[in-house]
Amino acid sequence: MKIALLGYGKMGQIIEKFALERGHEIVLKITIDNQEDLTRENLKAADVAIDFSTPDSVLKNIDVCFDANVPVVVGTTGWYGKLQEVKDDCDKSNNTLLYGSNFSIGVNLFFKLNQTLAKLMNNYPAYEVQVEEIHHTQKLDSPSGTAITLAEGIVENLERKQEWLNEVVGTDVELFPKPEQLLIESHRIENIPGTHTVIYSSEVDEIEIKHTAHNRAGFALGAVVAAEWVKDKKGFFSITDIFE
Ligand SMILES: NC(=O)C1=CN([C@@H]2O[C@H](COP(=O)(O)OP(=O)(O)OC[C@H]3O[C@@H](n4cnc5c(N)ncnc54)[C@H](OP(=O)(O)O)[C@@H]3O)[C@@H](O)[C@H]2O)C=CC1
Ligand SMILES: O=C(O)C1=N[C@H](C(=O)O)C[C@H](O)C1
Repeated sequence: MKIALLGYGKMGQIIEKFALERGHEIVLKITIDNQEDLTRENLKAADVAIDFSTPDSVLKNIDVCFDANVPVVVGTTGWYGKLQEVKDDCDKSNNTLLYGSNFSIGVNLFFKLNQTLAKLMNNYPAYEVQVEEIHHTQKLDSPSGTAITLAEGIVENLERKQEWLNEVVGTDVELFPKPEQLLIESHRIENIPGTHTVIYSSEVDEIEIKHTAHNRAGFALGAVVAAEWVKDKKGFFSITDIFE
């Protein structure tokens, strides 16, 4: 498979390593310095594009992929508010996009566990729920895409929560969520690849489910497997479609 890497930072470089190990070829690498090379013509050399770039560049990158009719796997986070618009564009233009807020197997199991636990908790109103995420200090977006997926999983399954809101710990803004609002707390600490915790707390006890990434390998391998899976398909997909 011929792959275009849109974004060649911490993730792009590990994705390259896994892609080469699995017998694929990298035909294009785009960073901030050569972004003008991301053209419809250059993309045509690729069977699939994998975007791990930035919240500011991802939408433009997706547009060029759609223009070239090249399937694109998107791991970049920080553009959640535009997801529905992009899905509509993808369907209208008969293109292919697979989005995952997190490509690791462990987190995708964790997503399922989170939904099941949220459903169970409908019978136990004494428990208040909160999501916490910890990431390295270079991370550009808050809350993390994974934390948003967890929060959406709770809002969809736990009747007493209607929406989520985000507090970045260490800034001056302190939030006081209403009972129907789910708090996502974001922490930024040097060198943390990604830790997510869902906490149910009552006056008498606490239940925590937690996923800790030890490194970025799980995300990167998952992205390559997703590219292999989606390459010959049409439409808008999510990482959960692969696990189902
Ligand atoms: N879904 C998942 O499983 C995971 C998602 N992520 C997400 O992936 C994204 C990238 O993460 P990470 O690799 O750690 O970030 P990095 O900052 O290490 O890398 C970002 C890359 O994007 C490049 N870039 C900047 N502007 C553009 C542009 N206009 N076009 C193309 N590339 C551009 C940067 O170029 P330059 O090097 O020149 O600055 C850099 O190579 C983030 O949104 C992060 O949240 C991360 C891990 C897992
Ligand atoms: O920026 C990161 O590093 C990560 N981003 C993703 C997210 O926003 O959830 C996935 C992972 O947690 C690492």
